[in-house]
Amino acid sequence: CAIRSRRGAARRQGAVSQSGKTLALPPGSMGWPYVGETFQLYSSKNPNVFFARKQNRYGPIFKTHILGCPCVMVSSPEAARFVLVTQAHLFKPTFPASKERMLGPQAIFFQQGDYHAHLRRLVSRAFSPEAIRASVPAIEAIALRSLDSWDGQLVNTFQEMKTVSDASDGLLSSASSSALFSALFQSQPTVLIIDWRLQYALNVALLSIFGEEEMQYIEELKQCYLTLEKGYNSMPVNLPGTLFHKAMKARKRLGAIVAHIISARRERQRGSDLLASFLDDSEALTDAQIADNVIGVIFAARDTTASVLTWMVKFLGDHPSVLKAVIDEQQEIAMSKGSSGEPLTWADTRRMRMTSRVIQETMRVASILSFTFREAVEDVEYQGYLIPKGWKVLPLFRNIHHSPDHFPCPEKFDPSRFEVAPKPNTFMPFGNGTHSCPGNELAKLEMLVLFHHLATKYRWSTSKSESGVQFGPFALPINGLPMTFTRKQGLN
Ligand code: HEM
Repeated sequence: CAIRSRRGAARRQGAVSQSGKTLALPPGSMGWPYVGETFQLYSSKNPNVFFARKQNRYGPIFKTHILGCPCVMVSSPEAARFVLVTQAHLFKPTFPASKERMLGPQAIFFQQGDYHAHLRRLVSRAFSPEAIRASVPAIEAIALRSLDSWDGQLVNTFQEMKTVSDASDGLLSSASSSALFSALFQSQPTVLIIDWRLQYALNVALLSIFGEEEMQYIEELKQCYLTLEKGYNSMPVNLPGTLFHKAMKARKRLGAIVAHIISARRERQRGSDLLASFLDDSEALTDAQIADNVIGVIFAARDTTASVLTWMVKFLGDHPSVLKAVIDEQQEIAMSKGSSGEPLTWADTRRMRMTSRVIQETMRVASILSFTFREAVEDVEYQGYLIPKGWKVLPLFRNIHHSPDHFPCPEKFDPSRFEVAPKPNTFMPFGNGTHSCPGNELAKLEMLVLFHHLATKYRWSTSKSESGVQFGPFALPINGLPMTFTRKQGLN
């Protein structure tokens, strides 16, 4: 017992690993007892400012302590690869329990090992280029319908919801990863966005999950999903009247709708969408596992794609010469289709090289997911440092994307830098390794299809917005980007 307590004391100073080896903790400061460096994080308003300051002071691996969670943050491509790829088994995904309950505890994000590998195979095959290439016409139809409905209107409504959980709530709550999550994602007012990008991204996600035939349930499904989302960032208090309670009710109803769709689908021929992949007899997933993963994929697909679309519109508006190059590229493709306006094909989207580079550069500069979370499942040694078991580990994607060592003049928006492939592990907008994004090809495809029609048929103007970034939880231009689309004259 005495040995254990001596070892415990030494471990708190960061000197001895569980195996008894003497190792130092990474450099950095742990701040005040319990509150750690939470106030420094909050006073910087934008977590990226805090991360950059720390990196400048301590280098690419440093320790800190936020809301009861000791953390190691890493900002070099090598360290991110170590955590996410080569030693991924030593770092498990970590989410607050309330978020797991809301999305569904059997969803892919929260898993490791065999069950994760199984789900991943099913999701990846439904979103592989071979599987999604046939959906170009259906995605195009969604894009055209959306653009038609936005014509001439101010189509963006960012509604600010009350910040239900703020810094002090977090501080007073438990010393848990839930508090850490809140601190990093909820420090700004939570933003509920009901706008064109979200509608488009949601409709494409539903198409890729259910195909084109389940439309009779889709409206109710969307409503329940929106209620779920409103409660996602709320305080996890399950009492009647709270957002959390409403969200949990909506989650239950969503499960029932998905169960209904599953039983109808089991009766008849299956398609090539995600649901078909999950329902494959040989895969033996339960209805509850399928429902958790369907809801999880909607969650993963919607706000991410919508945020990137928002930044793309902003950066193109700010860089007229890049916008012109995109319009020229898309017009050339439109002209090659002849006057009959044949539908777009997968091959057309492969010719959109300039637009693809704009997407890449948008994802680099905006880095809408600035970091991800893991937790060390045992003591880990990295470059002579100890990462103790139970500590949170945050690979900082944005710091890597904004390093002048990998991207000269990193703050400059310059799509031409992607004419040459980036150095390995320096560009990770879709993550890296075991949990990297299986929807990345679909996300890029839907952005290309939308921009084809936007660039060739529409003009858009954005009303003045302040410069700056807000997190809700993904990085967005502050106050949103209210826009008006107008069809170019002479086009029908
Ligand atoms: C531009 C849009 C998108 C971005 C930037 C993005 C980014 C990411 C990132 C960074 C991760 C890894 C998170 C981590 O390692 O902790 C991830 C995971 C995931 N993404 Fe995406 N994503 C996008 C769109 C989509 C779409 C359209 C889908 C599905 C249709 C999707 C489905 C998923 C799923 C299921 C995971 C979890 C994978 C796992 O845990 O194994 N994402 N995404």
